[in-house]
Amino acid sequence: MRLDYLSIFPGYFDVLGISLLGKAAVNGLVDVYAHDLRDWTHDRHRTVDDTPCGGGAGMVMKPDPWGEAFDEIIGTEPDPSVHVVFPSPSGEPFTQSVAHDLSSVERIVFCCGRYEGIDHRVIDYARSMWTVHEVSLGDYVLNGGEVAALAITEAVVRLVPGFMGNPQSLAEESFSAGQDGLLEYPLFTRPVSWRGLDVPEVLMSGHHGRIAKWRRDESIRLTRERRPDLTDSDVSARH
Ligand SMILES: N#Cc1c(-c2ccc3ccn(Cc4ccccn4)c3c2)n[nH]c1N
Repeated sequence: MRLDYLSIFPGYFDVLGISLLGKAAVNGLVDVYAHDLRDWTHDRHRTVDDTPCGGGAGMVMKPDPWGEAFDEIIGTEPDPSVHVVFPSPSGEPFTQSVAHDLSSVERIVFCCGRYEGIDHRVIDYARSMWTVHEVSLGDYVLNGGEVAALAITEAVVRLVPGFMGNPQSLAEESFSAGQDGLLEYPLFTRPVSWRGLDVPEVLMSGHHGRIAKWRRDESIRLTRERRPDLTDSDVSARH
């Protein structure tokens, strides 16, 4: 998998050389390339923004640098196998399902906007050429797309076959398909007693059926308490 990042702050992506992602890069599972959008400007100030047409606050990212960067980094021929991700507060929700879909893709280009956003024609052009995902991390406002791109990267790459040492751990996580859309149950490890707090006895019983039931019940309880939006009537009935 090749990952490209276009940003006026390419240094954000130096962190991708650390930890598991660094190991994946070493193992050849992912190749990471960060690009400074300003390298495709031609004025003395390396300008990437301008005032919004129609007025309004803030600045908008000019289309020209993006187009020239696309030409050099991706190419000038349409190729739907290239997935271009635009993090945006007005994007579709980024979910585990989207992460799973992207984990089987060979090439992802992250376009990290700043200011009030990117000239919409850049997204329209990208849609005419590649497979585009305009996605939002959640209902809060960041200052740009870089942090979102890092979060999306981690969610996607950890699902790439061969990346996680123990793929079974993926199957038991919150939001993974195997959990019926339920939140993960509480986790415990040794010591059994810690500052007057004990591991639930059932988890030390060695009775796998009771342990499985306790975990399921806890997942249902937590999901109903914290994320009623994840429990539809059918799921509730089953639980
Ligand atoms: N994903 C995601 C995001 C973003 C996000 C993503 C890209 C950009 C490019 C510029 N800004 C600043 C900005 C502020 C105000 C209105 C528009 N834009 C971004 C914010 N905010 N919250 C999320 N869940």
